[in-house]
Amino acid sequence: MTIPTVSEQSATLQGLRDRLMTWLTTQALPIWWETGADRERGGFHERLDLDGTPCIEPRRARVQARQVFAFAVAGRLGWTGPSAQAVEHGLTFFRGAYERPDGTFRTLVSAEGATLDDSVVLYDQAFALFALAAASTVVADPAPLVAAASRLRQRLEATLKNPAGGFEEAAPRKLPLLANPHMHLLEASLAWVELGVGPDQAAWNALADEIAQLALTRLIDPATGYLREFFDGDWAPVAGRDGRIVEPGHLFEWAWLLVRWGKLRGREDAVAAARRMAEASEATGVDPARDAAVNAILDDASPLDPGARLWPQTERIKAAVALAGVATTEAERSLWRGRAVAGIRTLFTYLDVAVPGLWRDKLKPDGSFIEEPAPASTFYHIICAIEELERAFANGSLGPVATAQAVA
Ligand SMILES: O=P(O)(O)OC[C@H]1O[C@@H](O)[C@@H](O)[C@@H](O)[C@@H]1O
Repeated sequence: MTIPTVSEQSATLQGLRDRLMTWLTTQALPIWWETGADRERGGFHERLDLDGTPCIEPRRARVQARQVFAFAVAGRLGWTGPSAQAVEHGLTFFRGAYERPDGTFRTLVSAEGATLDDSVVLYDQAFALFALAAASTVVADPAPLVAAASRLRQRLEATLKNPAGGFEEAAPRKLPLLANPHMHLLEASLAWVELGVGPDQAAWNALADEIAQLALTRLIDPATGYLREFFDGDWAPVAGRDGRIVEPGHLFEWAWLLVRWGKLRGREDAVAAARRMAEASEATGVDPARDAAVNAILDDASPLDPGARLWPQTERIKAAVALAGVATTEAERSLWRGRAVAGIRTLFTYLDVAVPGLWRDKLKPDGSFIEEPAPASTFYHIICAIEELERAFANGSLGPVATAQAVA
């Protein structure tokens, strides 16, 4: 096998980026707006059947929030369709159907917007904060969104704060504590920090710092570099198999976030932890036969769930792009660039469906896909990976190392 030169590898990546952008702007965004948005009832459909027909079914808060984010990004990426209208459309349904009197967001409503599950799930609050940040860059008057996010964060801090760091799942306490919602809370806090608007900047910065510290000191296993999923009330991994579960997609997703946070704070230790985590995921969480990041392994790298959902593939791309950007040698950058290429090629296999713009979500161990409707929840992952690629091309962080340093 010949090793590609830097310019060949960059050209390959650029070609894949262009294909992704074309797919996004001419196929995905049009169908997820024209058919994926529910003009009759408001909001967005949970899933589109692979023939393009919407599924009328209960709707999760996280999906509405994610679609608001996706259409806000669409505008930033230069989609000429009605991105601002789509954001308003989603936000109206999201706030109208899910926002509770105390400023938190309920978890599930019917297609018509009637409450089906009024409970407050930490994961959904993270996505509410995230959607409010994204929408505030689009709407004419962001002040009410800034205020809603501030109120929600304060409510979480007042009711769910864990003295050992991070948040409880519920009050009264419900164990185990989960790493996953904290990952999305870090993502949401970073979104507010990067926006730099509103009177709460100190609070958003503090929240991002607290969660990054929690990850570095408690969630990551110092022996392996893996990040675990399930914890007791003091952030020790739960006993038994659940305490040993590792999700390769989450390793990549945390790595991407820790690079962002580490760059912001000048914390080389966070970047090093991210690199180690993503390396571990590449080495033990990617099935070489399918070149796909699998759903779950155990902390001795043995397989647990060898299926491969779509989203771990986008997280692999995001981690690779982020780590290429902080590489200090050409060899290291080239390694991560190559992994980004591999991740995008695998992603395209999920996008290869009869109705362009839709996707398959679950790759089976035998290399075939489960035939099922395309979940809207996945769009946020894909568009986020595309935006990360776009940013990296724009700031030169995927180019030759020397050039990138000269630019910095
Ligand atoms: O399972 P859906 O709703 O498609 O979400 C996809 C996935 O998103 C990721 O960011 C993680 O939070 C996963 O735990 C989650 O499963």
